[in-house]
Amino acid sequence: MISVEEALARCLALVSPLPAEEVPLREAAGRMMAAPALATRDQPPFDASAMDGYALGGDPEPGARFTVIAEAQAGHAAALALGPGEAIRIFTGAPIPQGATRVVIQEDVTREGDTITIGPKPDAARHIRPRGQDFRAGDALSPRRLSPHDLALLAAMNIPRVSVTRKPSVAILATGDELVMPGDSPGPDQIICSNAFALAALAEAEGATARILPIARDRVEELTAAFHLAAGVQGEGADLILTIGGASVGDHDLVGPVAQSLGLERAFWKIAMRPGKPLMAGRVLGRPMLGLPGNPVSSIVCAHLFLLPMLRAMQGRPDVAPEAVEAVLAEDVAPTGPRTLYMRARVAGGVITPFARQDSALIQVLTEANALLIRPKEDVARQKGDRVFYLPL
Ligand SMILES: Nc1nc2c(c(=O)[nH]1)N[C@H]1C(S)=C(S)[C@@H](COP(=O)(O)OP(=O)(O)OC[C@H]3O[C@@H](n4cnc5c(N)ncnc54)[C@H](O)[C@@H]3O)O[C@H]1N2
Ligand code: MOO
Repeated sequence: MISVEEALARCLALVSPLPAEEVPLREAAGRMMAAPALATRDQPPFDASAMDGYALGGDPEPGARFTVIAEAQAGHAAALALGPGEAIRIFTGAPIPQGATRVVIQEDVTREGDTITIGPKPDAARHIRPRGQDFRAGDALSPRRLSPHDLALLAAMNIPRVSVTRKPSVAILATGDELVMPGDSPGPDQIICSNAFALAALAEAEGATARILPIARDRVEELTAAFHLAAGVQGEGADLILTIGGASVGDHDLVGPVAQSLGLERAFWKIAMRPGKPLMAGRVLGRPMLGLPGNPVSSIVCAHLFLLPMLRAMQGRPDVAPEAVEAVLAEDVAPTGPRTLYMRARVAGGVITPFARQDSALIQVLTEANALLIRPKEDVARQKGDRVFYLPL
């Protein structure tokens, strides 16, 4: 069995960044930029007032008087330039008039008719935002996964469309005679397909689109047809095929054999981790494939460790591997065996507590977890207070 690190490297070797496409800003949130974006203008495009008040020249003494000759408001510059002894009424965001060197806020003056008098203790600040203080024309926003804040910057740069990598599409194929969809009537020997919903949501939160295919029964013909449906005809298929279940060694675990019959180039099968041992990966029907184990927690933990990094890599994102964080153990833990353990746990204030029940079928425990405590393979027992690593969920 290969290590988690080796498996991740082989998963990543199966994928490459997808081509770029242009999208309007409203569709760009969460997308990975394919190229730098260059500002088309300075921001602000002129020296601008930061306050409501009066624009004037020099550093007026308390009691100095000025004649108000014009008004400047955001969107409307003053028509006149300032002369000595003159002021221009100005509002936040308005262009600073020619000849003005500062804005005195209106709280610091008294006004009578067209005359203002500077108060006893005027604010020393100039209240001018110089042209280009935020960015200059030609300044670049380097490629990144676009946050809401990035979108504000692109908009201010007057970039209405942005080049991003295409969203990876994932076909999710749950397999097994025991499964029915939520809302259907399960027979007495059946359970509800749950994993597919978590996997679709995880993929979409990572910037992919996900399609849940009809459940495939444990029959060669049905699984074969499902693989063809996932791969699509004439390039319309998914960028990645994700199967759930049927990955282990039972007589009805047909995902491997069927993929093999369709020409699977297998990257690996079985890894030294718990949960998730029967994970498989490879290329089938011209597409990367990840074959997740059926147990709900196994499939979801494998998605965090392998699916999400693959989706990030397909979007051209630079940091694809999940990042481990350090914490302190809240209680003693036993030695481990030949597989790396990913224990469902709760972390709070830098202290991590693994749950007592670690069966990979327990979805309720998973919903209470906010971390996977990483226990390296062949590790000794660890005590309360020891430093350990975890993956945030
Ligand atoms: N003799 C051995 N038996 C098993 C081994 C082994 O090494 N030797 N490995 C075990 C481990 S570890 C895991 S994990 C499971 C995974 O097996 P499969 O990938 O073949 O999964 P299934 O047998 O199809 O299902 C396992 C379990 O999960 C339920 N399931 C499946 N799909 C879904 C779904 N979409 N939603 C909810 N639950 C699902 C299924 O009903 C089973 O209960 O194999 C062990 N066996
Ligand atoms: O490897 Mo299995 O995923 O422990 O339940």
